[in-house]
Amino acid sequence: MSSILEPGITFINKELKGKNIDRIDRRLKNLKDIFFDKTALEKMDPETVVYEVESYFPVEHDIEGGLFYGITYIHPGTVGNEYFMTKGHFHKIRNRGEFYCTLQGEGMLILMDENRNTWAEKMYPGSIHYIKGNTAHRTANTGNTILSFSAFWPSDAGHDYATISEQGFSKILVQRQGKPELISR
Ligand SMILES: O=P(O)(O)OC[C@H]1O[C@](O)(CO)[C@@H](O)[C@@H]1O
Ligand SMILES: [Fe+2]
Repeated sequence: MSSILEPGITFINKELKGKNIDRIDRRLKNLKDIFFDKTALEKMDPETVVYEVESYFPVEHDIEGGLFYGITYIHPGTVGNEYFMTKGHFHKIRNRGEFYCTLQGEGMLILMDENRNTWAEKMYPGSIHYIKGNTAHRTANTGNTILSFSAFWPSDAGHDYATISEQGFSKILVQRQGKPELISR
């Protein structure tokens, strides 16, 4: 499977040189918990790449005071009528916030507070999203091209994936008559 994360870096400053730059992809086989329509999922190739992330970790994980940076590329596609999307997470240190800035494509940022109230914000090139602490976040590609966005988050934030993989978000984003719609599960 070819990756869009071919070395694309044009410049990094000395603070990043020799530091950890990580590239991962997440495929359907890694995302079994998150999609609603399991019958549709079973009919698809488990090796299908849903999204890729390039992350820059200039300091150790869980160290207070640093910042991490990443670019996420979500491929276009659906599982049943649910858009390709990220796993989604709360931060392990719940009150840590994050910025997302959309670079290309169309999408929705799905947000859920700790009382399970879920809402969504439209993502388009140039849109800036401040995700406040205590808020789970997931992004979905609602267009026909790659959705890419940059993210900036505190180095001690960590990821709590378990809460979302066990309980999900209270709403899912589906395609209805060609348009995204956030509906209760
Ligand atoms: O971590 P997930 O839920 O797979 O989503 C990927 C995105 O979220 C981050 O983990 C940051 O919160 C980034 O690495 C990336 O932008
Ligand atoms: Fe995050």
